[in-house]
Amino acid sequence: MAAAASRAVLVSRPVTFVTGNAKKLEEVKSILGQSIPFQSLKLDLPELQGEPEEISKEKACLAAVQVNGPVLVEDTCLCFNALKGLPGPYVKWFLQKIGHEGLNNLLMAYEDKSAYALCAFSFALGPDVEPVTFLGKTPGKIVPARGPNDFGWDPIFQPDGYDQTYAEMPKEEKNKISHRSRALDMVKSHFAEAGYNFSTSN
Ligand SMILES: O=c1[nH]c(=O)c2ncn([C@@H]3O[C@H](COP(=O)(O)OP(=O)(O)OP(=O)(O)O)[C@@H](O)[C@H]3O)c2[nH]1
Ligand SMILES: [Mg+2]
Repeated sequence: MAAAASRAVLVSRPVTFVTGNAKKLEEVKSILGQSIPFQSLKLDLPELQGEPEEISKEKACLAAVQVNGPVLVEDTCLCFNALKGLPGPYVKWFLQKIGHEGLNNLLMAYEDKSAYALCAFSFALGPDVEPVTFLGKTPGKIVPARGPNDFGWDPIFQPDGYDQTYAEMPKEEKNKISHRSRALDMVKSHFAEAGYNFSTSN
């Protein structure tokens, strides 16, 4: 405690979590609780093509310019092992165009239905500061849709070791093992190690 306090880094602005996705925000709020105070900003940032880490970093740079202060962003991927990681960061567009059934059909020709959910959080202290990225991964498999259809591809992703899809699981259960909570665990550790002390008002 004393060690962390002695190297506290005072930051005069609050952290802003920037996302256009209300469901992500709901989960981030519930996972972080009071551990990292943050405010949110609904912005649909343009996204580069490329590797998840790079997409996430670039989102953080764009967000930091918009906010002109410390920002947290994330990019989420759903990666099929038989397709060498695709659709990956492009799952949003696949989901919009071909839906849960189409995503299942992509794997029709393959016996391997294994997949992983990947979350890449990036944090930047401000514009012109290189973002740091934290990856959280949950392995599982792609199944025909089961459960409520209120968040993305949750109904077709069944995490390893569970009989339920993400959508069928109680929210608290998903939040214990999800790609998002694993990445946020690393964000929390990073904040604790850096000793950040963010102002909670502008
Ligand atoms: O079933 C799900 N369980 C999840 O835990 C989850 N997290 C994200 N998603 C969906 O996967 C795509 C990621 O794209 P994405 O990271 O670019 O997000 P986004 O564009 O919606 O928001 P943002 O980029 O403004 O933050 C979008 O279709 C999201 O709805 C999820 N679906
Ligand atoms: Mg997006």
